[in-house]
Amino acid sequence: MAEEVVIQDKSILKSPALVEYIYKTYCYPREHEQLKELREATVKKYKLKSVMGVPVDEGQFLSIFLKVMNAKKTIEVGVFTGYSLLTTALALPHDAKITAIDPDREAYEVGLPFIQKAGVDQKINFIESAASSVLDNLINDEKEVESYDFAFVDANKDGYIKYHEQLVKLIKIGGVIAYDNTLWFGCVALSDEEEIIMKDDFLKANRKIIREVNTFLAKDNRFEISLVSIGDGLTICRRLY
Ligand SMILES: C[S@@+](CC[C@H](N)C(=O)[O-])C[C@H]1O[C@@H](n2cnc3c(N)ncnc32)[C@H](O)[C@@H]1O
Repeated sequence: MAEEVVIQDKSILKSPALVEYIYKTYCYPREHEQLKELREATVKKYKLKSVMGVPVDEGQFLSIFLKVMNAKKTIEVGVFTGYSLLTTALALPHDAKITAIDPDREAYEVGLPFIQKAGVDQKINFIESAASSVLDNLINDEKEVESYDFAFVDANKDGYIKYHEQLVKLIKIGGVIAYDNTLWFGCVALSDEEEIIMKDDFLKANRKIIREVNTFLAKDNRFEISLVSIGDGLTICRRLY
């Protein structure tokens, strides 16, 4: 019998010492004070579930990326307590607009005081809802179509393919849709035998879904694509036409 597969850490860097080295050398010393406070409040309230927030190295990557592309109008699908949302709000100019969608207002309100303290809450329009209907409403509003520079998708994995087809209509040509967790704790590369003995049903179910998402995205010629091996895997799709 094969050994049991235990997956504990979201980071695809398989040495915890390496992760710690990166965080301690580059990330924590440069983390914005309110991001640090938001991260700590999230761990305090959500314990293990706090792993849902994007890690600090990925946040810093997103921040540079948004600045380099001069993003001004963005969508965030899946907010939780707002680590990636605050990262985005800090990176964008003062007149930027972020539409942030999540059915869980309670989690958003855990992070909101830190967003307010950072002075960037005026950039955010939080919509308490599942994403699909909100995206449909935006698509039906002529001035929203093809008007967004960037979308960050970090929500229910079984919605990614649908969100992709909706977001294609909202993102400008040259704009970017980024999908989080596309390496799914490294599970995407497990053998079938290893998959059979995985204990965690959630990991197992989403492994299959994320593999389908990756196959789907990889074939989409409307986009130039790069899967960045940071955090739990970030697939960046730049719209070509
Ligand atoms: C991984 S967390 C997002 C983490 C966030 N990006 C951060 O950095 O803290 C996933 C979020 O997706 C939200 N979610 C689940 N189903 C959703 C849906 N149908 N539409 C939008 N958000 C959804 C959950 O409520 C949860 O807050």
